[in-house]
Amino acid sequence: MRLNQIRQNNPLIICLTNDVVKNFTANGLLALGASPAMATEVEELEDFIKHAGAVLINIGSLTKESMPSMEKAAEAANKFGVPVVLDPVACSATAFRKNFCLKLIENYDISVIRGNASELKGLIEEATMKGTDSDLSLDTVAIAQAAGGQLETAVIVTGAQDAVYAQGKVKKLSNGTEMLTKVTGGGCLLGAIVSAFIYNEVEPTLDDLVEAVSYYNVAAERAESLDNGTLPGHFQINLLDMLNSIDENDVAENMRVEEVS
Ligand SMILES: Nc1ncnc2c1ncn2[C@@H]1O[C@H](COP(=O)(O)OP(=O)(O)OP(=O)(O)O)[C@@H](O)[C@H]1O
Ligand SMILES: Cc1ncsc1CCO
Ligand SMILES: [Mg+2]
Repeated sequence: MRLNQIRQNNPLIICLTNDVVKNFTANGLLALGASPAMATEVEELEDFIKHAGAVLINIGSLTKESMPSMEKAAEAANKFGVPVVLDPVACSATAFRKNFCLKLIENYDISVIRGNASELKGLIEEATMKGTDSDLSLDTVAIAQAAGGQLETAVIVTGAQDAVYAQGKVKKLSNGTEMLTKVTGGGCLLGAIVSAFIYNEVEPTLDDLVEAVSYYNVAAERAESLDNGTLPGHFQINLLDMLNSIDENDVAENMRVEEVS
């Protein structure tokens, strides 16, 4: 499993992420045992990325000014053989976001796309979206299968049930809690955690991706069950504590995973 390896090796995760979740993301990665660095300056990205285990590109605060940094980060990661995780935040809400994501996917090697069901649907067909919120009636497994096949990359589609596509197979995961939607960045932090779990793996295995999502969702279940864990403020802090304290056995014993194809 990867959790102990991350804790032993403390991989550097370069995050180009949105203004809302930078602090929470950095603290979540530290709680896991990875080493976060938030960087955006085109001139320094190669220097950072050549020593990185993975790069996260999250378009939550996309602007014309931030696009060149994201493209440079993807280019540098490809040059140095560093995996890239893309979080296409709200890409089905605006053409501006969707076009940029499709350009990144076309021009660079992306190791994993992690988004909610409305986001992944929008990358392969017409879809609409209200802000960053997903349409909860969508079938995450069907979308993961279609998006993974069409975009030729590993895909994680989140919702009440999560679906992971890699190496031509899909698994359905049933851990987690609705509390993750009551704090901002519940999905954004997962994208960062996935980046850490695939450090140094440009072609991640299905098992490593399943472990990443299960680790995160089992930690969230524990966080909810702790003191005041059904209140968003306490839940957010409890989640950092549980990301720090659960181990590989906790994940293996509590993960609910089904192979669907
Ligand atoms: N109803 C639910 N029950 C259990 N877990 C959930 C539920 N909704 C979301 N989750 C979990 O929350 C995490 C984030 O998924 P979600 O689909 O909300 O991401 P997102 O929409 O990208 O979030 P954000 O954009 O706010 O960061 C995942 O780990 C997912 O399993
Ligand atoms: C609220 C919000 N707005 C842009 S990004 C973000 C974080 C959750 O996706
Ligand atoms: Mg999101």
